[in-house]
Amino acid sequence: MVLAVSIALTEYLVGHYFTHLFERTRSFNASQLVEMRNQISRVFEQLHDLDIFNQEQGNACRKEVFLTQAALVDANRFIYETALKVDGGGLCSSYGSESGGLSAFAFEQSHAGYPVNGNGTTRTYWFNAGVGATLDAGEILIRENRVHVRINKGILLDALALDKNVSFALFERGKPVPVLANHAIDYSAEAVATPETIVRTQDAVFYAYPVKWSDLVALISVPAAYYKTVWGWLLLLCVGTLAALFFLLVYTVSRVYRLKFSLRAKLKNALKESQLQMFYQPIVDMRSGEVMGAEALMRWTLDDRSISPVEFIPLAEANGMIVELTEWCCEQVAKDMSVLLSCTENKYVSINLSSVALAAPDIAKKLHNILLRFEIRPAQFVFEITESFTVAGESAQAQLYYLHDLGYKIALDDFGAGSSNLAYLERLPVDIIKIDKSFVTLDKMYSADTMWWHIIRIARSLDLVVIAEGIEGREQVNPLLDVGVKYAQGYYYFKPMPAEQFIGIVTASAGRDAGSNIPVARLDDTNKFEVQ
Ligand SMILES: Nc1nc2c(ncn2[C@@H]2O[C@H](COP(=O)(O)O[C@H]3[C@@H](O)[C@H](n4cnc5c(=O)[nH]c(N)nc54)O[C@@H]3COP(=O)(O)O)[C@@H](O)[C@H]2O)c(=O)[nH]1
Repeated sequence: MVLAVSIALTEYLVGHYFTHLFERTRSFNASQLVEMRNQISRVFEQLHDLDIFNQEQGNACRKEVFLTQAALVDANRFIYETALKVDGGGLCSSYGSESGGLSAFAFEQSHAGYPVNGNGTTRTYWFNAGVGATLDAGEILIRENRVHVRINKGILLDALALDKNVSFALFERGKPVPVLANHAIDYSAEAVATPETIVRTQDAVFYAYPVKWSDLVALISVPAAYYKTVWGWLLLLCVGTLAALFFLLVYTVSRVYRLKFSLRAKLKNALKESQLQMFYQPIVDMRSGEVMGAEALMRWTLDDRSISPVEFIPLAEANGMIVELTEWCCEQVAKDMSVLLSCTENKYVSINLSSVALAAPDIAKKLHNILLRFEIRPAQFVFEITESFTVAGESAQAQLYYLHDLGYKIALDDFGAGSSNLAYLERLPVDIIKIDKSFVTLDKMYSADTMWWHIIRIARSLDLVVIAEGIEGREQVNPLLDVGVKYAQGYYYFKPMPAEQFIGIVTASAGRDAGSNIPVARLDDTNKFEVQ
C-alpha cells in the first residue's frame, strides 16, 4: 500500500515537473521566440534594405555589400554569417567573397527546412544535429526571400534556462535524429506517438508535445535516476508519515486512557473534598404554574470546571463508586430538603437510582434509614429509575418493591427512550412515568398520532401520573394540557438550581398561594387523569 501510494505520488510530482517544463518551453515558443524573432527581424530588415540598394546598383557582390554585412555580423554576436543572393545564383557573404564560408547554405538545397509564416513573409529555418551535414550542429540557417542568415542556436536554447539534467530536443515526426537539442537525448517513439503523457524507459522519463509554430515535436526528458530519487524520497516520506500517525495514535490512546484513570481517581476524592453538590430542577403544575417538587441532579465541579453527570455517573457505575455516591446523594437531598418537606406536605423530591446501585444488597434499606434519620415522609420521596434497569436483576426488583411498600413513589425516567419500558410497567411498582424529552420536541407536538400521544394513553389506562420532560417552550404546553398531562419539567419553567434557590421559589409561591386562593395541589390526590 505504501509502495503504491509512493509510486502514485512520484508519478504526480514528476508529471507536475514535466508540466512545469512544458509550460516553460511553450512560453519559450511564444514569448522568447517572439523576442528572438524580433532581434532576427531587425537584422533581416537591414539586410533587405541592403538587398534593395544592391539590386539598384546592379546586384553584384560588391565590396560595400560584404563590408556592410560584416559590420552587421560584428554588431550582433549571435550571427555567424549573412548573405544576399546576387545575379548569377551566387551568394554575397559577410565573409567577404561571393562564395564565402557559405558551404552551409548549400544545406538548404538538400533539406526542406521549416517554414514559419509571419508579417506577410515566410521565413524558413534549417536546423541540423545530423552527422555529416554541411550545416554545423550548433547553428541555425534562416532564409527570407533573397536574404540568408546563419545564427548561433544557443540564442534559442539558452533562453530556456533548463536544468543541466533536463534534455530538450525538437524532432521531425518519425525521425529519431533531433533537428535541435540542448544536449544528447535518446529518442522515444512511444513518447512522440502519445504526446503529453509520461513515458518511462529504463534510462529516462520522456514527455512530448507538438510545437505550435511548426510540425515539429518537442521531447523533454530527464534521467531515470531523477525519477528514482524522487520516488525514494517519497517512499521515505510515506513510511515516515505512517510511523508518525502510528505514534500519534498510540500517544492519543494512552493519553485518553490516563485521563480516564485520573478522572476516576479524582472522582474518589470528589466526595472527600466536597466537590459534589446537589441541584434541584423544579417540577411544575402546568395549569397553575405551582412548583410541585423537584428532581435532584448531581453536579461535580473540578478545578472550576463543571463535569457532566453523563460523564461521571457511568464512571462511578463502572468502578463501584455508585453505591457510595447514591448514599451521599440521598443524605444530601434529605439534609437540603427535610425542613421544606416537613412544612409543605404537598411537595416532593426525587433522586435518580442507578440500576447498578440498586443491584447492591441492602441499598434500599440503607437509603430508607438515611431518610428515616431526617424524618422524610416516604410519600414525599420519589426514586427515579431508567430503562437500564434490565441489567439489575431479581434482587434490584425486590428492593424496589421494598421501597414502594414503605410508601416511596417510583418513577420511570426517560419513558419511551429505552426498549423495555412497557415490560417494566407490568413488572415494577411504577407510580409515575416521565416522558422522555425526545418525544415532546416541538415538531412532534403538533403532528397527530405520534408516540407521545400513545404513551399518554397507556399511562392513562394504567392510572399513572405523567410528567413531561424537556419542556423548553410555551408551544409544548397546551397540546400536553389538552390530553390531560398536568406536570412538566424543563428549561421553559426552570433550570436545575442550588437548594437555597429552589427553597426560595417554593416558599415564595406557597406564600402567594395562601393569599390568592389558588388550590394547593397534592401529588397524591391530583395525579389522576380526568378521563375524557
Ligand atoms: N444515578 C444518577 N444519575 C444522575 C444524577 N444526577 C444526574 N443524573 C443523570 O445524569 C444525566 C444528565 O443529567 P443533567 O446533565 O443534570 O441533565 C438533566 C437536566 O439538566 C436536563 N434537562 C432538564 N430540562 C431540560 C430541557 O428543557 N431541555 C434539555 N435539553 N435538557 C433538560 O435533563 C437531565 C435530566 O434528565 P432525566 O434524569 O432523564 O430526567 C441524566 O440522565 C440524569 O438522570 C444522580 O445523582 N444519580
